Amino acid sequence: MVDDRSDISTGPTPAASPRADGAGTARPVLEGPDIARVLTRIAHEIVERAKGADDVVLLGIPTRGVFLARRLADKLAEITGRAAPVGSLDITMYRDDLRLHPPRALARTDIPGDGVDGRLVVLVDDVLFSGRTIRAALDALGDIGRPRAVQLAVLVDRGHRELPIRADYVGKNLPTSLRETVKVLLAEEDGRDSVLLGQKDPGPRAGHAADG
Ligand SMILES: O=P(O)(O)OC[C@H]1O[C@H](OP(=O)(O)OP(=O)(O)O)[C@H](O)[C@@H]1O
Ligand SMILES: O=c1cc[nH]c(=O)[nH]1
Repeated sequence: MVDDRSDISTGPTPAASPRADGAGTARPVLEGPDIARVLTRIAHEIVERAKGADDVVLLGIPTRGVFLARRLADKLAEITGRAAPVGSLDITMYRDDLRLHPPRALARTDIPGDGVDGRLVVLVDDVLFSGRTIRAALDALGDIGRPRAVQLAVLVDRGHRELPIRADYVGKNLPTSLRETVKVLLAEEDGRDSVLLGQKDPGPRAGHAADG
């Protein structure tokens, strides 16, 4: 099920102000309480669809998907009273644009002790855009084990898919133009929670496949 609700109230849009983190011209579309609320909703949706979430394993995609997966695991534990295994899945070596970009540092793959065989794996990421990161994640997962099913939870779906991939759980559908950027900030990595919609720097790069 694609959740196409984009009814998160973000309140009045504060005026853009210059920021050291480069988010100066961006405007927030979700703030901390909104993010907490949508994660709570997604956790309830996972429990409902998985009929209790007994065999759920959450795997976050670095960077920020890992923090979101941990937050979802905490919320699942609050709802079900059981700890959900949570880990991370690095997709760097599975990207289809490795030859087009300078090498990226590898991130951590950390699979919970009981593995993924026969489990319901919920991949977690912050932004869904072209879908190439998730394609790579499915390849990476295939080298680790054979889940009984794989689902996808994302905080923001900004559209512009280049592959037949969709999310099962969506925090916010955010229609965007290709001239825009979506930046997710999370307290664990960035010191605060926010989703910022900004304008792409005008530059020589064309297309968007290389952005993912
Ligand atoms: O659907 P796609 O076009 O693949 O884009 C989505 C991906 O892009 C961003 O990751 P990025 O590669 O920028 O790495 P980061 O998470 O470390 O910032 C984002 O976190 C998603 O993982
Ligand atoms: O705008 C974008 C595109 C891909 N990934 C992001 O995190 N933001």
